[in-house]
Amino acid sequence: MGKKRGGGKGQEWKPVQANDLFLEGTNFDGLIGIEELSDYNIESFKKLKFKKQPEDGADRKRSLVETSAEEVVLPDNESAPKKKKKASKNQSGTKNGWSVTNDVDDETDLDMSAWENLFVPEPVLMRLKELGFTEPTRIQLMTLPPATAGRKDILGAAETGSGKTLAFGIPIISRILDYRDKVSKGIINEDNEAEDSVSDEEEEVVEDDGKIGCVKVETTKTISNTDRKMGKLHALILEPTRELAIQVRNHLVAVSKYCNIKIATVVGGMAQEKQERELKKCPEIVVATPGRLWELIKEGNPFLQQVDRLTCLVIDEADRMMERGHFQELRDLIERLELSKCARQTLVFSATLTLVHEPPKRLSTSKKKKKGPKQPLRVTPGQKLNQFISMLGLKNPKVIDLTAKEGTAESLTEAYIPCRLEEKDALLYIFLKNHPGRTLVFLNSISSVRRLANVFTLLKCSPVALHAQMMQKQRLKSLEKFASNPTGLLLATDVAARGLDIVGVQHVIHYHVPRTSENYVHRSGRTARAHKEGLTVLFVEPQEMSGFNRMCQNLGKHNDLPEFPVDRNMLDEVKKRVELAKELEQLDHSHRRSYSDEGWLKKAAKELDLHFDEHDRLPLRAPVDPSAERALKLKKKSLEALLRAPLNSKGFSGKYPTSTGALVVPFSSGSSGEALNMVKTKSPGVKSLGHELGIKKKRRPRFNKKKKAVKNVKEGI
Ligand SMILES: Nc1ncnc2c1ncn2[C@@H]1O[C@H](COP(=O)(O)OP(=O)(O)OP(=O)(O)O)[C@@H](O)[C@H]1O
Repeated sequence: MGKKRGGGKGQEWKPVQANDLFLEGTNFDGLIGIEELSDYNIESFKKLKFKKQPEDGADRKRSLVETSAEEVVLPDNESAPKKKKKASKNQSGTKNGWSVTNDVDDETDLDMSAWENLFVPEPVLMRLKELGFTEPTRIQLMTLPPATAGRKDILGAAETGSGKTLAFGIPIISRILDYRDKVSKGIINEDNEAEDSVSDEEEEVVEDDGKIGCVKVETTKTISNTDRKMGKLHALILEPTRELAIQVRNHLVAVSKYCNIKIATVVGGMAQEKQERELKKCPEIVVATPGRLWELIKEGNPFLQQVDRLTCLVIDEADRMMERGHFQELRDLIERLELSKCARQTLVFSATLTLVHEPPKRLSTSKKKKKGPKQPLRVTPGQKLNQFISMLGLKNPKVIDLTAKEGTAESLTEAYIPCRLEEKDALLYIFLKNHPGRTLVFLNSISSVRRLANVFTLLKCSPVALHAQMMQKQRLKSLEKFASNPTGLLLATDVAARGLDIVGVQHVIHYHVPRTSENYVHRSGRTARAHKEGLTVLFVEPQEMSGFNRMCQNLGKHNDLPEFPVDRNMLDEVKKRVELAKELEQLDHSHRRSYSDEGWLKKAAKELDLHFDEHDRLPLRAPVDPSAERALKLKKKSLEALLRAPLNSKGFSGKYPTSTGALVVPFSSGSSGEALNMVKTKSPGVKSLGHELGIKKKRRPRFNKKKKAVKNVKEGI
């Protein structure tokens, strides 16, 4: 075991004595010694400087929960590194605005020193420079050293849009390049068929004692015949939705441009044969959703049989993925991955990994529950993390929790609109017209998305829809359409809530109060990404008030959430349009139903081997009533006339003060940042709409739950 390649500049590996405990439960066949990276100098990271955090409120929102002693403490009061030149263009986007990252115009002078000592491979660094990523985000800063040099298992939690994808992506790329380097130097022998076991000094399995950053274990490396013949599957990244898997793949492709790494996606809803062809090319990384992946593994796909010897597993959006009742395939897969557990590095990420809250009332009060064995109703963040540790067989993982109790991103502005159920459509219309900008509206059911998409199409707002019952191609088309239109409107279920990185989403509207606090955090996280500002607004009707209050309490937002100032003077005028559009939608809906009934009858007739004549259909549908047809046409015409007329606040034309005191420029002339500013600068004398409607938000005493959560994590692990 000689002096050797360091883990970084000027760093050296030194032999270390390991006690039995250290190796307990592990399986290091061929272990010949252990070395530690003696000057894995975390201090040097402290010298890195970061964007100045806002003085007020920022500290309150941040928590830093760690279990290991060597963690970086980030200085709040240091200013950003002086860049010779700033990135000159939006850092990410697509040709269509979604899921690919764009280059900056001129990166030659960019100062990339903030990435030093983070073990980022040179070709990746070159690429980061081209993309204008001049400094790591906090989660990247804290994850890269232990995950790359230390090869540690990581449990990482950081706010939405904070760059978690690269926090797990760069260590994977680094690992692959390292492997290739060893193969090329003959440290790992791929070609020699006769030589199955090769002595190796690979930093394959890494542990630490809680003080030193990283320890290298020397093993006897075995390369299987399969790895040699078909190329090695290094990493598997699991995502909860197809769109997210595609996006993560594109992100990694963009950042590994100079690394020549093959990355494939395996997701449902798209041609399996095509994916099998991709797998035949032996991608080093596979990004997958659990269902299709498990299907292919079960079918015996030869390349995927390597999952038993996987070197890196990533579970993104882990809290969703591991939720009870979801993704049975993932549980089956994890059982199957048991074999690779010891040698594998596992990286687990989510913005809500440590978010805990009271369970829904129905669970705590149900009779069934009381009779059954006593279960702890509320888990602590520590217990939650422990569940991941035991389910995934993590080895002394590093916990990096940068999330605030509030859960949401720091640059997010939040507000709510108390309203009557029947007003929601009109209020949404007013919002869209007064505040043009890319807007994502979340609803709790597919049928609501369909209905609202029809109504807002009739209102000429050109919405696109996204939900799980759409064809996959259509889903991707919707996303691209939305992302390419700066005033685009996307109506979606929670299938779009997690992970999607669509550039320039200015507003996230919760048409329905989300069912869980986690969903609120993730939905809202589609805006205010990568330190950009964004606005999220909840529409709350009386029936939803208790859910809303509970959510606010869970997220510690009770005293913070302001009411969004709405111009109710417009409401009467807008209601006329919206009601007409709703009527037309209803008529259209029943029309479509009669057609689908026919479809059903046709199918039933076919099954019974009955002849179904085209003429048979006619009596099934209500005979076309010419006067009804005329009425329908008339309604359409009057809606069109209404939509052509300018819509101003009652009694005002041009600029006018609203009931809230805010100055609103009616319809389409408002600037896109205006909605956000209206919340920020809301005058203290604003009359509460909730009060007007007899809706009152419950106010609860504030108490510092954040501290409690931190304590729980520390005790729980
Ligand atoms: N170091 C960096 N500098 C600038 N931008 C970055 C950096 N790292 C990532 N980004 C950009 O930040 C955006 C958000 O990153 P990413 O999608 O990884 O966030 P996330 O933390 O996974 O969010 P979510 O929790 O919503 O899934 C992306 O557009 C990405 O290109």
